[in-house]
Amino acid sequence: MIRLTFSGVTKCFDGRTIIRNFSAEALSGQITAVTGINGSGKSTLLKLAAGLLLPDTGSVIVREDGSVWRKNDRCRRVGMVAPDMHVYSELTARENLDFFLGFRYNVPLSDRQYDELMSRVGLQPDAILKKRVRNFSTGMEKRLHLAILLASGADVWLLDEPGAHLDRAGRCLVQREARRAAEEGKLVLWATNDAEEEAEADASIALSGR
Ligand SMILES: Nc1ncnc2c1ncn2[C@@H]1O[C@H](COP(=O)(O)OP(=O)(O)OP(=O)(O)O)[C@@H](O)[C@H]1O
Repeated sequence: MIRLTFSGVTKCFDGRTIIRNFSAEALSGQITAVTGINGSGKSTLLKLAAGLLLPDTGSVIVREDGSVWRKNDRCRRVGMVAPDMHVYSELTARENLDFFLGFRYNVPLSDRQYDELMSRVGLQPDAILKKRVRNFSTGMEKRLHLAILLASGADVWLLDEPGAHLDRAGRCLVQREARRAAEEGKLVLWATNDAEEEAEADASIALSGR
């Protein structure tokens, strides 16, 4: 069991308090929605969970069967899809995958793994083989972000509005993959403003936005 715990977390930017004395928990095997109005700090909370931001006070801790994850566990085992995630536009999808996954595994995907992965996220492997990402639509790029997360094998998924810019089929795909990840025992934290996505979650964390 993986348990992500925010205890008394406060986060300020430029003297402005975005998150104040906030405590909450998310568990593996579940999709936990992070909700709140625009600017309430949903993306900030996910970055705190990833260790990309540090709280000003309080703590953000991941425990697995009682043991606390160290920094390198967080780097290795946390994956994120976020609007400010960038892939390299001069590279193809496969070159991006090899680049990002190289940090984790140092082994490129086989042709079969690549084809399966692209099909799984709804990208035609042959059609995009030589295409640089700068020629992808925004939705195609979002699907590539999801592919990188899937291939990373991360045990904690931080999804920051992953359905944005995706068509209906794409949003269903994200929901399906998030559910599958939760069923496989991963911890899924999902920031959303969408009522349908919220309803798909097993639990929710609400930010008050002050
Ligand atoms: N690195 C930063 N430096 C300064 N201010 C920041 C930074 N990151 C976030 N903020 C501010 O913190 C507040 C919360 O932003 P955040 O993106 O976490 O909210 P959100 O709930 O995800 O918003 P939305 O629903 O619009 O995506 C905003 O006012 C934003 O401008």
